[in-house]
Amino acid sequence: MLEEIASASARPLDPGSPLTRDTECSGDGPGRAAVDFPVAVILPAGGSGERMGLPTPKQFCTILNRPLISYTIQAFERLSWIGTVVVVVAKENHDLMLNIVREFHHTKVKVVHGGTSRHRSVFNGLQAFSNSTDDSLTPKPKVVIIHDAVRPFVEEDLLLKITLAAKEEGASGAIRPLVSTVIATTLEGYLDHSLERAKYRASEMPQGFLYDIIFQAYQLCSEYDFDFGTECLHLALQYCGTNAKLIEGPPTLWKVTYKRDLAAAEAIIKENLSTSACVITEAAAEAVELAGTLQKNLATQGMVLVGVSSPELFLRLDMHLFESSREMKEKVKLNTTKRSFDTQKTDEITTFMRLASEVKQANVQLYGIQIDHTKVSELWERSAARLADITVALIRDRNPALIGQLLQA
Ligand SMILES: Nc1ccn([C@@H]2O[C@H](COP(=O)(O)OP(=O)(O)OP(=O)(O)O)[C@@H](O)[C@H]2O)c(=O)n1
Ligand SMILES: O=C(CO)[C@H](O)[C@H](O)COP(=O)(O)O
Repeated sequence: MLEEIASASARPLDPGSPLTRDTECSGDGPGRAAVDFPVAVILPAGGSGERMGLPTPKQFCTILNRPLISYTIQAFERLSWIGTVVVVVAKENHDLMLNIVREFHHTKVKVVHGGTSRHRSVFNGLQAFSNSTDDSLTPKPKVVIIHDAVRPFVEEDLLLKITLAAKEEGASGAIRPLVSTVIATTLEGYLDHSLERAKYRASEMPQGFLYDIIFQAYQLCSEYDFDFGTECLHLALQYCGTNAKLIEGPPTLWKVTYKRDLAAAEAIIKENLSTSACVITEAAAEAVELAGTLQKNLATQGMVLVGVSSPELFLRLDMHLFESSREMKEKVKLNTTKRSFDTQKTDEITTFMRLASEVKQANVQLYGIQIDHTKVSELWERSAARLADITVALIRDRNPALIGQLLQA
């Protein structure tokens, strides 16, 4: 008997943090209890990405059909203890940003215009908050987190540490060990001196501040600071005497700066989005058994099956499925069904391809995998293992060229 499996995976419309494997923090996770004061975020996104060398500023470059900045916003927005997310963009990108907010259903974002330097953009972001009770303005938070829009990989545990340290100490920032030694050069291009690498750290983002401290620091700082400064923590120290608490963060905090960083970001997003799947199968015994075997096989490859449901859902691969995939947050879905397609009948294949192309509009990627049903357990297990391999590859690679194709396990 020939049975066919169709699988569908939704693109990351609601990826949560593209890094996290723990979706629990997206609701009332540990942060809700620990943070009982208002926290807001400023994402400076007003740069032009000169070092990236692309016509589109890097924060708007798309990875798996979603702009980089949307991943970063989502990493904050999903946390219930985070309030407003102020996104600072160049004036000419205002409408583009509003479209992104609409398309990706961001709910906490307020868009403001940037300045000619990062510091000026951050200051504009700070001014989006107000002491006044005027409803049209966003009330100032107790703590404000500043985070580059081009650092999409930030996890709740680090954000919590940064936020709580900022509340206690006035300022806090993420650091990483230096990769290369920092040296000073002479005007003639010779070595002047080198710094002892072990004593220094790279300053990364996120950084957190008591709002009043960082706002005051920006009000007091010089034009030189505004134009050439690169360190918010320095402003808090120099103008408010606040020594930031430094917290070591993970290597994934790095800032997307060069073209190669986009490829690296895509690889991380794919890998971390593709850790779970949902099987949709008929109630028939073989189909349920197949789902069970697939579940075990995927588990050995680090993937989790999060549900088995009825083929009706598969047969209604429409906005309903699209919506249910959103509910599942960053879970990538694999839908399998025992619904038969006779490969000899081209009309069925054509129907399948047409369905795949229709649901693609709803951001569901539908692939078909055929598996020979046999009672010889050794053969069946081998096919099931191949099915798992193909499934994992389809979900991880999200290769649009394979959409609507029938593969053989
Ligand atoms: N006038 C500016 C300059 C930078 N940024 C933002 O600050 C963050 C970190 O800056 P960087 O990585 O240097 O971005 P760009 O300035 O765009 O890059 P480049 O230096 O290569 O031009 C980015 O999210 C960038 O959009 C900003 O809001 N306003
Ligand atoms: O790393 C940082 C903090 O220390 C910031 O990301 C940095 O200030 C951005 O600066 P630049 O725009 O010059 O890359």
